[in-house]
Amino acid sequence: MAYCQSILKAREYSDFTPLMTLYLTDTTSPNEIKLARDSGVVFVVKLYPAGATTNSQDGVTDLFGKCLPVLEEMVQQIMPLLVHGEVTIPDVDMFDREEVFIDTVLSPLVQKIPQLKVIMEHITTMDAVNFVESCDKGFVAPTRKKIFLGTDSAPHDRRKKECPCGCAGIYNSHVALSVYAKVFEEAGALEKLEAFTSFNGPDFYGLPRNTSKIKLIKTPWGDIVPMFAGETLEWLPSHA
Ligand SMILES: NC(=O)N[C@@H](CC(=O)O)C(=O)O
Repeated sequence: MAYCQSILKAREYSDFTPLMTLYLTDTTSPNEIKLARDSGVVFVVKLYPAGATTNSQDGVTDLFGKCLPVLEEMVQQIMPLLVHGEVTIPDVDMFDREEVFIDTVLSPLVQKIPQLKVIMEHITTMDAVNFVESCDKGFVAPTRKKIFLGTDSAPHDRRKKECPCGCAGIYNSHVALSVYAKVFEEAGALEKLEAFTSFNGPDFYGLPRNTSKIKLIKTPWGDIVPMFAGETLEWLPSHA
């Protein structure tokens, strides 16, 4: 709730509403889910397999062994589960980790608790697309409408990106819409961009669609270099 307040205080140019996320751990209790719902600010729960990505060290080690009562409570409280879909088994090649996660965790999950609303974040493989499309329950919306925009935007230090086990997210918020438009245009599917960007997400979550609008104009732009790009800074601002 404090984090939500600090976001609300910091937002300067927009009236967006932050939908807060609860970080699921092995020790999250069903009662915590109730408290989260009662807080009025927490809207979803995020599942990180422990160690899979940035700041996931406190994530879940055994979803079915440790979290089933919590997942059942989430159904009661109508709280969706956001999923970082990747196993952390060292022997599994990094390009197969999403597929193995689907087979060993996600598929059993939607069978065990079909009423749970699940969002598979930043899907990367055709296996994930096929899986999402094959789900009637959990992923409630009908085919095509259940795939929607999520940028996975994350500003990582260059040394954490360009290394043998680089952080995954890329810093893309400022160009995300332009890049999506380019990709949709190249696929001959520009008419689907608006639903992907603005309708499918809120419809899936059961939230009202935004009424404010953005217009995309086809004109070259973007020759921007942020100040001190590529250089090392000497002072690190942090919360006092
Ligand atoms: N693909 C990812 O692993 N994304 C990260 C964000 C990040 O890279 O920090 C996430 O939290 O989902």
